[in-house]
Amino acid sequence: MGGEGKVYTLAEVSGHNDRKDCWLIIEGKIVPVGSRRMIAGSHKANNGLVDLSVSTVLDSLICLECNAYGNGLIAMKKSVYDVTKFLDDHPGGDEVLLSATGKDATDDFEDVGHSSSAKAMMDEFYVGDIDSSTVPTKTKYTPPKQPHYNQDKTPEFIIKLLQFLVPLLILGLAVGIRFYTKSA
Ligand code: HEM
Repeated sequence: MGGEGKVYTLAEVSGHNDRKDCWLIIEGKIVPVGSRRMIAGSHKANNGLVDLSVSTVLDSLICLECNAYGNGLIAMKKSVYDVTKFLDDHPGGDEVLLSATGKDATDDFEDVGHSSSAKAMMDEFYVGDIDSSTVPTKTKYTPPKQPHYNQDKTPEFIIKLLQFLVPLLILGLAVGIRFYTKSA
């Protein structure tokens, strides 16, 4: 645990996406990231491999007392796992693993609620780390802004108004003519 491997880009990992060669990107490897003072000064540590968000820092601080690295802080990093040999033995099946290639599979992995023994197995398949800057960050969907228009001024509204007014005008005209011709 905590060992450093080669750093891959997303494109490099994405090439390993079939039954004969299947790599996954999952966040979960616990790494020592230095001292409390180091984290306070900069939220980036471990050669930029770990982008420590504030919550990770807090988690790390909470874990400080119980971590295996003495006085150091720990954090999670996204790593690359070669699960080719595990495809046939994976209790969740090979299809799920194959469909989780070429992207950050952390959510897929976490959603299943893998046991701690499953997490412990991961070290066996560890081949390196991912250059986080090559992995797109999750973006929140914001619906496109609807143009705010005044309904009264749209052409549809004017047409509807005319459709209502024109028959009225004709009727008024007819009644007028009738009235005029009668009295004449
Ligand atoms: C190195 C990566 C992985 C390892 C070592 C691993 C290991 C395991 C193990 C040991 C189990 C048995 C249940 C448990 O102990 O939690 C399991 C179940 C399962 N895994 Fe994985 N897994 C990995 C990645 C993934 C990924 C990326 C997905 C989803 C895309 C996934 C989906 C599942 C599913 C659906 C089950 C079945 C859960 C059930 O039926 O209760 N696994 N995995």
